[in-house]
Formats: sequence, structure tokens, C-alpha cells
Amino acid sequence: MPTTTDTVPVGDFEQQTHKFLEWFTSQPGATFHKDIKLVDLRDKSAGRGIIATAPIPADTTLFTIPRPSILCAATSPLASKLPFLFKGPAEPTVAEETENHTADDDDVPAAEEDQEEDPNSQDSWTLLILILIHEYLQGSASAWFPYLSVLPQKFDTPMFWTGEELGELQASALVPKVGKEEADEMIRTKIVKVVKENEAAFYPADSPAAEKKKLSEEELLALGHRMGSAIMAYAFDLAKEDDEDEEEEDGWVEDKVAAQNDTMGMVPMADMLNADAVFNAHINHGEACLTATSLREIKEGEEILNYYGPLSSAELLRRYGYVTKNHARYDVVELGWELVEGGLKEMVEGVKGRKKEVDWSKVDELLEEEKEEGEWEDSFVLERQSEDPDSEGQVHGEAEFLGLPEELEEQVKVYLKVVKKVVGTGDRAVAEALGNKVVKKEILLGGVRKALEEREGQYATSLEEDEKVLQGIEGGRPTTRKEMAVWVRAGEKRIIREAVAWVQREEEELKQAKGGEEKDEPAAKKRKA
Ligand SMILES: C[S@@+](CC[C@H](N)C(=O)[O-])C[C@H]1O[C@@H](n2cnc3c(N)ncnc32)[C@H](O)[C@@H]1O
Repeated sequence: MPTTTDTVPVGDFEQQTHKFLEWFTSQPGATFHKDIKLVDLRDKSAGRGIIATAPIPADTTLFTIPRPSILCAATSPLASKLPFLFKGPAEPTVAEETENHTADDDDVPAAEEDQEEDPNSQDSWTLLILILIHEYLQGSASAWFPYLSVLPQKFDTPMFWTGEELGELQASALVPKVGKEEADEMIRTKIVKVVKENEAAFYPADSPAAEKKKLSEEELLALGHRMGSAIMAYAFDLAKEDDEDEEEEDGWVEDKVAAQNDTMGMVPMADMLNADAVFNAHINHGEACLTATSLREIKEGEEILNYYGPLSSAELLRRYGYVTKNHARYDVVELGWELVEGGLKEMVEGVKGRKKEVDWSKVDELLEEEKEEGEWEDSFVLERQSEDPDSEGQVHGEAEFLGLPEELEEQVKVYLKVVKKVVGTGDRAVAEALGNKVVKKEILLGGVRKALEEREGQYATSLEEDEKVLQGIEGGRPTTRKEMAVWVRAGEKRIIREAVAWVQREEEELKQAKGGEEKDEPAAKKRKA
């Protein structure tokens, strides 16, 4: 499966690279270190990238991007043509509207009230799509033409996968996050409509674009997707101040889009850097320019790599369309409450070694009140503990699964309290057991173990089958869509297995502690119990 730029002939590819570099270095204030080079990494399925052609010491400025060269709301000629699009505070972004989505989605779920909303009211995401479409339609008359020419026309993000390809992700929580239909809706209402209603601005008479046939709705929809995906994988959040770039309490600030406002932009050259979870360069956001700096010594021939944050394989694939081994430490799996509840029910029914009938409908009824009062999660993210990268972009130690999410344990506690209330009226012995700390822990662990086993069963293939596919991959790194899907689903299954092993260890410890306690108890108390 070709990646983003694989179909461009080598000669054209090099010519585009050359023209882009020429354009970039001609920008007033731009710099490009003599010992770095833009190269064709398509043989590694990595498009363009930047490598060191000689050893580079730490803290070297690799290149500098003057702010006027950035394509964004502040520099776009569209702002003077259609100022109303750029006016006013940005409306709530995706991050503010939906919990489970990061702000840099192009799979924007259109909130119902949005459907009738004024299409002219734009958020930072849709505004940048319009800015890019406007520039694209100017063709060679655009001041960013050589830069736009090196942006990909095709993407490997799941947004563009066929149903069959998506099927390879099996039970991954990535599948419902792709959101193709929502993205279509957003592009039709916020992009296609605006371009259609303002053709004079998008196809100006004095530009070669005017000679071109106007794009149909379907062509604009496809262009909107292309630009939205380019933003997802290439744009930067320009709101960041330099001091925010410094290591914060929770480690490295990822260097990519956040979309909290209207300050997202396309940053030529900064976005030619590929990225990994182990990296050696960083982009500093200065007042007049952005600067790429080496974080440690970079050897001759080594690729210069940026950082997109501690993203799981699934998230890296969703946003950027690739996976790497180094990101696997950040893999996660989502465990639905429904499965946990099923496991807890089985455990409760087996309390005191006998099958107990519980009035579950009564439990549901009481839970409704709990749900109305407090927060109730539908699913939980299971992840490993992992050190943040150090100041040189290196990670140390193994990532390990060290426990269940606190919110999951809290929710189980609330659930068991309600169950105890319901059981109490019918079976005092069981209700008493449900008040016991050890019994509650047994139910929690057993319930979660059952849920995890069920979760693993939701995938159509076993981890062992997936591992076999992955072992057969030439070069080791999954690059085709199918291989990347197998990588993602296998990563999730590995976490499930690690979580099950953790639960079993906890169960074993609990059993031993209980055995010890029972041995120590005086005979009379034992009999009473
Ligand atoms: C900001 S761009 C980097 C430049 C890009 N390689 C190009 O040719 O335009 C991000 C895209 O580069 C690719 N990419 C980034 N890091 C990569 C890596 N470590 N391995 C493979 N591909 C990578 C992915 O396609 C991603 O969506």
C-alpha cells in the first residue's frame, strides 16, 4: 500500500524538495544548518525527513522559521477578503465539546445544535482548512506554493481506510473514533458551503485559479478531507510560549496541534521533521520565529526527530497514519463498564460459595440515582506506568502495568455499595460479606479479570496469531495498513494480558494474606465466622 507520497516519481520528488528548500531559505530571517539535509525516506515508508550530514552538537539551532512564513490566520490573505470568518472568539473546540476526542481531530462530531449553526462561525480547525483550501486554489500564485507542493495528497490515517481495512482493527476502540461521517458533515457545513457562497474570494479573477474549472461539492469535500488530515498530521499550535516548551511537571509538552484557539498554523520545515517517542530535536516557539534545536549530539547520517507526545499506537495511527516500536510503551486498552459490571455480577452471585439470586433490576434502579448525582464512566483506559522522556529525548526503563485506574476502583466501590443495599433485605449473610473489605477486593479483582478475559475475546484473532503476522514483517516495522492494524490490535491485547497477570498476582496475594489471617485467628472466632 503506497504511503503519502510514494506515487511521486523520484525525479519529481527531488525537484519538489529542492524548490521547497530554495523557497524556504529565501524567506527573510529563515536559516537552515549546513550539516542537515532534506531527504527521501520513502524506502522506509517515512516520506521526507531531515538527516544530519555531519555530527551535530547538542543545543545547535538546526533551522529557524520566521513567523511571517507560517501559514495561519495572521498571515493568510483570506483574512482581508473574508474578515467575517476570522472575527470573534473561537467557538468551543472539539476538546471542549467532547470528552473522548483530542482537539486535533478532523473527525469533528457535529453537535446536534451545530447542524443549524451559522456556517460562517469557524473554529481554529475549520478556519485553517479554509485557509489551506484558499491557498491551494491560488496555485502557483500562492506565496506558499513550493511548500504546499510538498504536502501529501494521500494519507494512511484510518479516515481513508476501506471498511475491510478498518475491520482489521477488530475490537480496537480506535474504530469508533475514526468518525468519517461526522467529518463529512463538518466539511459540508463549514467548508464546502463557505467556499460555494464565496467563490469570488476563493477563485479570484486575477489568479490562475480563475481559469480552472470550479470544484464540485464532492471535489471540495475530498479537498476538505485532505486539508483536514494535513492539519492533523502537520499543523502546530502557535499559542505556545517558549517557557511552556520547557519540561513541565508532567514532562515534555508535545509539539503538535492543540487547537484551543485560532492560533493553529502550518509551519514550513518544522513539519518536515519526522517524529518518534525517542527523539533528538525540539521546536522552540519564539516571538519572532520558531527554532528547531538539537537536544543531544546527533551523529552523521542520523535522522532528526521531533516528538508528538506519549501517544499510543492507535492514537499515532489515527492522527499521523504510522506506528513505531517506541510508541508501543504508551499503548492502552479501553475496558467498557458493561464488561466490568458483568464480571462483578458473576462474582457477587458466587459470594459465600453459593449461587445467589440478586434483584439486578433493583440495583439498576438505585444506580440511576447514583448516575444522576455523580460521575459515571462508560469505559476505562488501562495503561502502563512509564517514565517521561528525559531532557535529551530519551526514555529509560520498561513501561509496566502497575494497577487499575483509580476511577474504576471507585466506581466498583459505589456499585458494590448499591448491590449490598439491595441484597441486604433478602440475604443478611451475603450483605455482611459485601461489607467486608477483603470480599470486596476479591469481587473487584475477579470481576475485572472476567471483564478482561471477555474483552480479549472480542478480538477475532488471538495475540499469538497476531504476533506470528508481525514476526513475518520485512524490516520489522509495520507499514502497510493491514500490518499497522495488526500492530495496534496486538498492542491492546498485550496490555490485556499484562493486566490479567497483574490481577492474578493481586488475587494470589490476597489469598495468601487471607490464609495467614485465618490461621492466626483463635478457634472460637473461626467457628463463629
Ligand atoms: C509532520 S509530517 C513529517 C514529514 C513527512 N514525512 C513528509 O514527508 O511530509 C508527519 C508525517 O510524517 C510521517 N512520519 C512522521 N514520523 C514518522 C516516522 N517515525 N516513521 C514513519 N513515518 C513518519 C507520517 O506520515 C506523518 O503523518
